[in-house]
Parts: sequence; structure tokens; C-alpha cells
Amino acid sequence: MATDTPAAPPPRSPGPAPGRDPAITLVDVVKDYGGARDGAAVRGVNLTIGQGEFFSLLGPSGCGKTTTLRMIAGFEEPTGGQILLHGRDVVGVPPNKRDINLVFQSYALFPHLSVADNVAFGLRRRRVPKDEVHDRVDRMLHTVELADKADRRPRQLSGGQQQRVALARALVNRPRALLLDEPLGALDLKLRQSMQLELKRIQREVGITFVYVTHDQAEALTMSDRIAVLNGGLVEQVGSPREVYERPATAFVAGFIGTSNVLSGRLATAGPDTGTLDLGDGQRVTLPLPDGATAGSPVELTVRPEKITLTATPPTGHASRVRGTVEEVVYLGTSSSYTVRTAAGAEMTVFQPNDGTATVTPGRGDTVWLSWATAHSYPLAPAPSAAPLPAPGPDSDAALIPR
Ligand SMILES: Nc1ncnc2c1ncn2[C@@H]1O[C@H](COP(=O)(O)OP(=O)(O)OP(=O)(O)O)[C@@H](O)[C@H]1O
Repeated sequence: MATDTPAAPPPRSPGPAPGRDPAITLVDVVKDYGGARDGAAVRGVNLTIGQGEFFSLLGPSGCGKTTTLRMIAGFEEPTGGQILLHGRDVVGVPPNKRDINLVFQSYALFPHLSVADNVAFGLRRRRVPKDEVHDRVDRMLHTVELADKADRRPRQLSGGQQQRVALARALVNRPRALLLDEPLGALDLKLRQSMQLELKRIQREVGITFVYVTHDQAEALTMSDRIAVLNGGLVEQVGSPREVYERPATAFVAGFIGTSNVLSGRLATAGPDTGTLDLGDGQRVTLPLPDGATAGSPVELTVRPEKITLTATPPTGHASRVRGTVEEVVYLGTSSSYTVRTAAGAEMTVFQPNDGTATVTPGRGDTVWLSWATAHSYPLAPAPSAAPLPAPGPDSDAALIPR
């Protein structure tokens, strides 16, 4: 890993989704519960979530996903920054006045009520006319494909079906946005995967903005229009699933989403569009030139394991080529994973499809060459840091709260 700062940050796509009006905007949002040894839970988050977008907050445990969601819902107040719902600042507005619904992992259905009555509950409480309640519940149960289970009690349903009732109950109120906090966390893998596609279909059908919290990168990639990757209370990148996977902005994003190889060094040559790291012995790594980088600049880059080709002899044609020794081979069915120690001492992972196209199938201890195209080297930016808090004034407590 480089100790110096790499040359230039790649774009982080922080703006609103193209072609959509903003539904939820977070401006420099901070949440400090106080007393935490490692600082605030949320340290300055800026996001614009578009109307009708399926937007995920993705990150490891403790990165601030739930806190961010609860602040949007109004169950927590930020200690700094602004939260706008459809352009209106809602800091201080109670949850039931925000036109937003929240769905949790625990379904909290009423056990003594039928499925239909569970879904109708909120509408009846708001004294919506009887016929309208009937129509809306009926339509919603069709949307979640539970029309034939309308008279059942929750305990007579599977976990996935109960979660769909919870979803129908939230959606029947026609909130302007639905916030979902790991709603599939309690389901087994197969059911979770089918519910992911189901949720996506329902979201598309109802057209409501979904903000979805998950620590599961595969889940976020499957369902989202865009993903915000959080780490330590800060957003490291916002982008489409393809963008965050193919063009991770930081080493954290590259490592958190899928498997990646991170390499670093100083540019031997730079320009006009390509930079080269010279590893000696005929080995080199080429990359698209980061903005402002010149010969001698430190760079950090990532390359995905499936973009790398293995050969027994030095390859021709590919811009990047590195020699190494195979340390581990794992057969994964559709592909094999190779762990390779490079001549420079770095550990790299390579995936090769088991479809007959691989030119070599080396074993442990074999010398191999790794090669890939320049475009598959992606330059990384340093991790973001929290915006500095304003210095407190000499006699003002309020100055301690950045707002
Ligand atoms: N009510 C609270 N009081 C004090 N600290 C809190 C409170 N709620 C959360 N935290 C702390 O804030 C940080 C972020 O928590 P948060 O629940 O937002 O993370 P998360 O990303 O949702 O994690 P997980 O995936 O484990 O739910 C953690 O360090 C957590 O311990």
C-alpha cells in the first residue's frame, strides 16, 4: 500500500440521479450520540436521492447506515446539517408528519388480525372510507402476490410472506418514500434472493422512492438503482451498481464490494492518457492517467480478478503484465480462483472461467504471468475525511453544534 497520497481522486458521482427530481437530500448531516470513543456515528453525509429511485445505504456493521435512515425517518435528530424531503427541511418535524414509512427486519404484524386487516389497519385508523380501504388493500395484496392469503393469520405464513404483508401494510398508505432497514435479514439465503427480486419488482410497480439499508453487497448490487457505500460515518462513493463495482473510488469500496486487487507505486512514465508503473524484469502496470499526475507521482489502483488473464509465458498485447507464483487454487464450479504471489511480494487474486477458454490451468508453485488491459486498472482516491467542525465561539454553546 502507498504511504503517500495518490495523485488525483476519480469522480464520486455524488449528485442527484440523472433525470429524477430530488426526493431526499442530506446536507452535511452529522449525528454524534456523545461519548463514543471513535467519534460521531455519522460524520458529514451528503446525499441526493431521486424520486422513485431504489437507493441503498451499504456498509459494514457500525458505519452509520441505520442512524442515517432513522434521521431521515425522524426517529433521531441530527446534531448537524440539513435533511430535506421534497425540498422541505424536516429537522424537528415528527416522524408521523414526514409522509415516510419504515419497514424493519422484525415484521411486527398483529398476530390476531388477518392479513387483510393487518394491511387495512393504518387506513382504517385514518378513517379512509370503507370501500376505498377494501379496494386499496385488495390491490396491494395483488401487488405483493398474497391475494389468496387475505384471510390467513400471520403465523400461518412463511417468513417471506410475512415480510410481504409488512411491505403491503407500509405501501398501502402511499408514503412518498419507504425506508427499509435490513428487511430480509431474518430470511434464509434462498428466500432472501427471491425476495430481493420481488422487492425490486414491487418498487418498480408502485414507483415509490425506496431507501434500503444493507450490509450485504450482493443484495445492494441486485436491487439498487444507486448505492451509497458508507465507511466510518462517511460516504466513500455513490454510484450505480456497475459504477461502484467496475470503478470503485477508494480502496475501501474496492475491497468491500466483491474481491479486488489493490496495487500501488510511483509512475515511471505519465501521459498523455496513460501512466506506467515499471516493476522491472519486463513487468509493468499501466493505468488511465489520474488528473494532475506526472512522472514520479504516487498512485494506487485496483484491478478486478476476472479482468486478469493467466499465461505460462510473458504475454504480448496486454498492457499490464506481472510475474508471480501460484500459492493457492480453489475450484468454484463455474470458475477457479488463483492466489498468486507476485515477484514484488504482493498477493493477487485471479478468477478464470471453467468454460474451456483458459490457456493454462496452473497448480500450486507454478510460475505464471498475469496480464490485463489498461482500462481495467482503475485509479483510486484516498478515503474521504470528515468536514472539519467549526471552532466553538468563546461564549457560545451553540457553536459546538455544527448546523
Ligand atoms: N442510540 C445510540 N447511542 C449511542 N451510540 C449509538 C446509538 N445507536 C448507534 N450508535 C453507534 O453509532 C454507530 C453507528 O451505528 P448504526 O446502527 O448507525 O450502524 P449500522 O451501520 O446500521 O450498523 P449495523 O449494520 O450493525 O446495524 C455505532 O458505533 C453504534 O455503536
